[in-house]
Amino acid sequence: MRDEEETPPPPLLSRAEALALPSGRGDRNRPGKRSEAAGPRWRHACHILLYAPLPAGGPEPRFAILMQLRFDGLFGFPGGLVDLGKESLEEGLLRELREELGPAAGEIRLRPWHHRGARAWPGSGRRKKSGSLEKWGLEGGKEGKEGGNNRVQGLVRVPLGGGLPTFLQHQFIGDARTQLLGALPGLGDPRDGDQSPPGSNGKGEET
Ligand SMILES: O=c1[nH]cnc2c1ncn2[C@@H]1O[C@H](COP(=O)(O)OP(=O)(O)O)[C@@H](O)[C@H]1O
Repeated sequence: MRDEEETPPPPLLSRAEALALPSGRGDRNRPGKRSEAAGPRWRHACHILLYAPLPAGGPEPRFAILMQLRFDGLFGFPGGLVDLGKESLEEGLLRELREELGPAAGEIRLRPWHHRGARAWPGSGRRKKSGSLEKWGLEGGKEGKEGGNNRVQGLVRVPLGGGLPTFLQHQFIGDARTQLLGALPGLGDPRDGDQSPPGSNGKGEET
């Protein structure tokens, strides 16, 4: 059984609630002081769910979500750690996306209201497990020195039709599997012109 099924995930936090968590190298109000009384210090990691229509004629639903095979063999969404001392959540996520997706990231217009929720995971860290990719094609994989990101082994279009159950048997970083499943029910057709994220009402509120 997977970790996220054994332990219920912490509740979803809004962007404001996540930003109110003490972060960085000390309590925000006492810079530099590693006070136990200040409680845990949180680092923010931002990841994005990007989805697009697939060519006509495939199984329903005709969309694919972009995920990546990570250096540790787990699947996750594009993104990474954000340094709130230097950048906003959105700036940090865009920086990570430029590293991981290359020039395509320049087309992404990220706004605070795209935020879908945050979870505070105590003591979460990298887990080293292996996954397999035999049934899935990679595209746009970036290797090391060509300006790419050697932490990302390859970008993967996850078809949401018949192949999804197979894909879900792979191993996922953090709560990426839960995030993927949670997004599916609200997945709309991007060609409808609705630019708000799946399942939101466009105002940054959960629906
Ligand atoms: O797709 C995801 N969904 C949820 N959490 C994730 C996902 N990918 C990574 N994480 C978590 O975010 C944290 C930082 O992610 P990552 O290792 O990708 O950052 P980095 O690219 O800046 O090194 C890790 O603790 C990891 O568990």
